[in-house]
Amino acid sequence: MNAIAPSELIVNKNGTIYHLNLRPEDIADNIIAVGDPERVAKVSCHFDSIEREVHKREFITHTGFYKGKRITVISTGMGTDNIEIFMTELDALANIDLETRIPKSEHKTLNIVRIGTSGGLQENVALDSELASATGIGLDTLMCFYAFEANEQETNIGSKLQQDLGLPFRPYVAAASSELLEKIAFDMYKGNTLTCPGFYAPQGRELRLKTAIPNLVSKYQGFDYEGFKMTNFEMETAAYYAMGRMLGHNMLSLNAIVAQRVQNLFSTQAEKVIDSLIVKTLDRL
Ligand SMILES: O=P(O)(O)O[C@H]1O[C@H](CO)[C@@H](O)[C@H]1O
Ligand SMILES: O=c1cc[nH]c(=O)[nH]1
Repeated sequence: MNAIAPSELIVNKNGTIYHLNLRPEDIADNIIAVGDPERVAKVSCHFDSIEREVHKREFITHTGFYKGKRITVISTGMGTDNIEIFMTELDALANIDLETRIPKSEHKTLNIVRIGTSGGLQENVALDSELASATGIGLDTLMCFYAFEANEQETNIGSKLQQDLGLPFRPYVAAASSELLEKIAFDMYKGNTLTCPGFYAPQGRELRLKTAIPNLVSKYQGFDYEGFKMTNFEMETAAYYAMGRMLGHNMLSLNAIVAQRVQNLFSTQAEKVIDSLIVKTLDRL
């Protein structure tokens, strides 16, 4: 196998990977991903010890031990474009020899759990509740650029959503790791999470600008493909699930429901719900 060119696999002078600024030994096999850089310390404050702290752009990493388990927490910032970089570079740290620039013969599977905030779309997705994404539906175009393979049900869901919204591309659909769902989210509500390419118009919010698709939130709420409905929306889950499937990692996205789009409410205690998800994940991972 040929070595991957320096323009494709970019290794910094100190041996770290380009954006994450990490060496292979800096990451654990169990990873918690958070959007907000300030949320990293809210996870690592529970660690018994921290062995490594690294910072570049929005990617802040703390690796340490929690009750004898080695865990890494990394912030990603917002949006699926960041998740593409995050997943690709994390996988490179685990599965490519950065010195020879050749993929390793043995594949390492990482467990990656996102803990983030989200908006509830249905009456039964209560404000300040915890929701585990069984499925992610991507309204962004990231998978138009990958040879992503979907099964028949996933393709049909994407096609129906494309039709309902009148989009020029087919949304993609991918599932969580059933192993992580059972291990970490066994007592949480399971939902289908819509990943939007923005917080305002793609989530039907109008401040001064009007949205191009009328009644967008109602369209999301009323979407039904043979009983498959959408429960909540945010900005990263589908990209995690699709990248995880292609790269061979176990993925789970956990959501604190901080906005409710049936009652039009926004949470005043988001941090409490996030902290509950953090402690459950640390104990169960
Ligand atoms: O709380 P985080 O993890 O950032 O997740 C959600 O919050 C951000 C928008 O406010 C988006 O990133 C969305 O996915
Ligand atoms: O409504 C919401 C709340 C959190 N994050 C989102 O992306 N949307």
